[in-house]
Amino acid sequence: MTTHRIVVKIGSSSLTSPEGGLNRDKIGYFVRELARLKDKKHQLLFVTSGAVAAGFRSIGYEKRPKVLHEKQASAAVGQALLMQAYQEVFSSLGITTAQILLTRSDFSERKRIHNATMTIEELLKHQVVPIINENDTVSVDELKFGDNDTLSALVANLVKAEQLLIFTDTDGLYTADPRTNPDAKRIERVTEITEDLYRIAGGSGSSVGTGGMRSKIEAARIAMRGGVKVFVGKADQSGDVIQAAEGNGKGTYFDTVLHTLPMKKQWLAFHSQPQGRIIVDNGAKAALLTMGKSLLPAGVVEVEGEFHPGDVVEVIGEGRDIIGRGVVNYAAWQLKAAARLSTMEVERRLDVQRIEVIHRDEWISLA
Ligand SMILES: Nc1ncnc2c1ncn2[C@@H]1O[C@H](COP(=O)(O)OP(=O)(O)O)[C@@H](O)[C@H]1O
Ligand SMILES: N[C@@H](CCC(=O)OP(=O)(O)O)C(=O)O
Repeated sequence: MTTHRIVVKIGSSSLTSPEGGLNRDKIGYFVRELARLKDKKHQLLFVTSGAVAAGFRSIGYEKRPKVLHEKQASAAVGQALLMQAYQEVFSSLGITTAQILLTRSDFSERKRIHNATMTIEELLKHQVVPIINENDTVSVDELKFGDNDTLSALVANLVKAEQLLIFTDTDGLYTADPRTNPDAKRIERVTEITEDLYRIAGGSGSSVGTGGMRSKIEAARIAMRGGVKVFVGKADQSGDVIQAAEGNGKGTYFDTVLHTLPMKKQWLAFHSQPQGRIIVDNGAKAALLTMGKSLLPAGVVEVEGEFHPGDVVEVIGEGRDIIGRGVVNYAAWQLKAAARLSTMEVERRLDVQRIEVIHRDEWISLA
């Protein structure tokens, strides 16, 4: 077996008790499983939830709090407990661990995320297992990952992992929430994330988890776009984690034929804030999606929002379907005047720096 870089994410529901507090047996089980994965010479990054669930009882809350500062206080207590528990078991197996806490805004700042990446690379070089969680204390409500599924997908893209394994309390994605629909059937393999998948995936079924299957589908979408294969499922028997990495896990596999994305394109796809929308015709859509071409004014049908050259805009089809994002070379008012015009006409009538509305190098397909 060749060496792979693998990101493993474990949810609160798999690590803690429903009434709060860490479940030491489960922690011990997962750490031993991860150590076996590492024994196979895989490079391992571990994204763990469970800080809030681990800490809330110690503070005196009876159930998992809902108010932000109560959750943050619980996480501050629980994160230390979580690390202590992991370190105890990992070090008994001769493995050194490191704590990395990230927020969503870290990903959108080039320098910060570069530093985080360099740190992670250095740790991996020294066989240290990075244990990653959201930095709950400083996360602002509207910017929070909330669940760690999205965080794990962004980390997988960042380190250009081969696989992302998301372990939860259910053995995969079902046609409906299996907790409430006993007839639901497991979906074994997914090759495309569709609206239908989001529809069948419900919220969290446990008292400690937050994202449910919906956030795992979203994580799969992000990871797949970055060329990372995903597994979502369960591990509770010896060898289950290796089985999952080798394609025989108890869960759902999400395949992708796409390639890893350079950091600039990751930023465009997942962290940029579009300032407007450009609606394009079918010819332009095909040029962008299948021919790898730049967007020219002739294919622009409509322009929405106020944007300036250098801003990021979303490009959508005439059926309002999202096609992708890119850095625009026109101001909104210029593009309104240039829409549907031939390149020659635009050059004659308008004073634009570059003829391409969006250059192919500044573009990411998201269809
Ligand atoms: N279609 C579905 N298939 C499988 N599980 C689903 C589905 N819809 C909702 N769920 C729920 O998602 C839960 C797992 O998510 P969550 O509680 O957030 O776990 P974690 O803490 O591991 O992230 C399951 O317990 C299940 O009840
Ligand atoms: N950062 C938070 C994650 C919250 C959470 O519940 O996430 P998850 O179990 O992945 O749905 C924590 O450690 O408690």
